[in-house]
Amino acid sequence: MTDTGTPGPDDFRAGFVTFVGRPNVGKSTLTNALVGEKVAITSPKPQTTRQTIRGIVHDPAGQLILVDTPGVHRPRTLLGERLNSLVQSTLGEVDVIGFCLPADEKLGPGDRFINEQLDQYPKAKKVAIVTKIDSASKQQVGEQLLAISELRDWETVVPVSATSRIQLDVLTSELIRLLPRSERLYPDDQYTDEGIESRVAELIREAALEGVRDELPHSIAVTIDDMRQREDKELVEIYANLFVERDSQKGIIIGPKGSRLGEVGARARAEIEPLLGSQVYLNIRVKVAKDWQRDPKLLGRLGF
Ligand SMILES: Nc1nc2c(ncn2[C@@H]2O[C@H](COP(=O)(O)OP(=O)(O)OP(=O)(O)O)[C@@H](O)[C@H]2O)c(=O)[nH]1
Repeated sequence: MTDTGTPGPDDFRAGFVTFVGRPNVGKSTLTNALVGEKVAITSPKPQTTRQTIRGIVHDPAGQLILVDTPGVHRPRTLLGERLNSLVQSTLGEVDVIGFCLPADEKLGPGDRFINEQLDQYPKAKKVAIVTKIDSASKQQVGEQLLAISELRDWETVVPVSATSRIQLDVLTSELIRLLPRSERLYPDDQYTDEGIESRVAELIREAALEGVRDELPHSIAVTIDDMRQREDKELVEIYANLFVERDSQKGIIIGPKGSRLGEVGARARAEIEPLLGSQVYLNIRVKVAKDWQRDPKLLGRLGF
């Protein structure tokens, strides 16, 4: 069978892209929309470093590896410093930086600050992505495009909506066009590179933060003690630790008579079961590790 529609090996492109932008501009939603629902983990492997690959987009023209850049935090704690240096090293290595700016908010000082930071990464090609165009008028989008084009000389500016799936294919092909010629960097059936345990830990952490994000932004961490397949039935048993910094935070997580922790477990299970393709028994133990963010040894154990 000859397949003429697919580019030959010489045309194929592959590389790393990261999305930056203020909190809440839609980076995560865009990542998920581009990668699709198929977060299939095909080859669980032990995690040695903190993985930052969020997803892989497979296209006949190339392979787009989306790398996560954790939010830029004021480095008041050791964790903050490490996250910041992670941001620096991620941005220094990617092929393309996609700067996300929402269509429904005017450019602000936060956007200008991030834009100036991008000068430090001359190697990366810079693309502006106008997000959430479904929630702005045509005129607003037009004005935003104009304001953004004055920030710098972008490789391209692409308006999208992740939730209404507008222009996602255009964004994918524009990003691939800017990647270096390369062979596939990952097998076609792989959509994420995170170790399965770290992915599960992250889902538990997200479930625990839901609704209380403002009260406990970076004060919680999750580790997996054990994860095993029961031999007598289709069930994976997961034993997790959830670390908080103070007793008061423990109370928030657990809730009256354990009610909130029960909800956290149920929410996390609903995400983990499709990921593992199996029913899950989830045991979460909430522990107080005072000032874990400042303790280098503990940070290491928690995987930072
Ligand atoms: N209308 C609309 N809302 C969107 C779109 N993309 C994201 N949102 C919403 O914007 C909010 C923030 O989206 P996230 O994807 O969490 O934003 P983020 O930039 O990853 O945020 P941080 O993790 O805080 O950096 C959520 O409530 C999303 O549902 C979009 O295309 N259209």
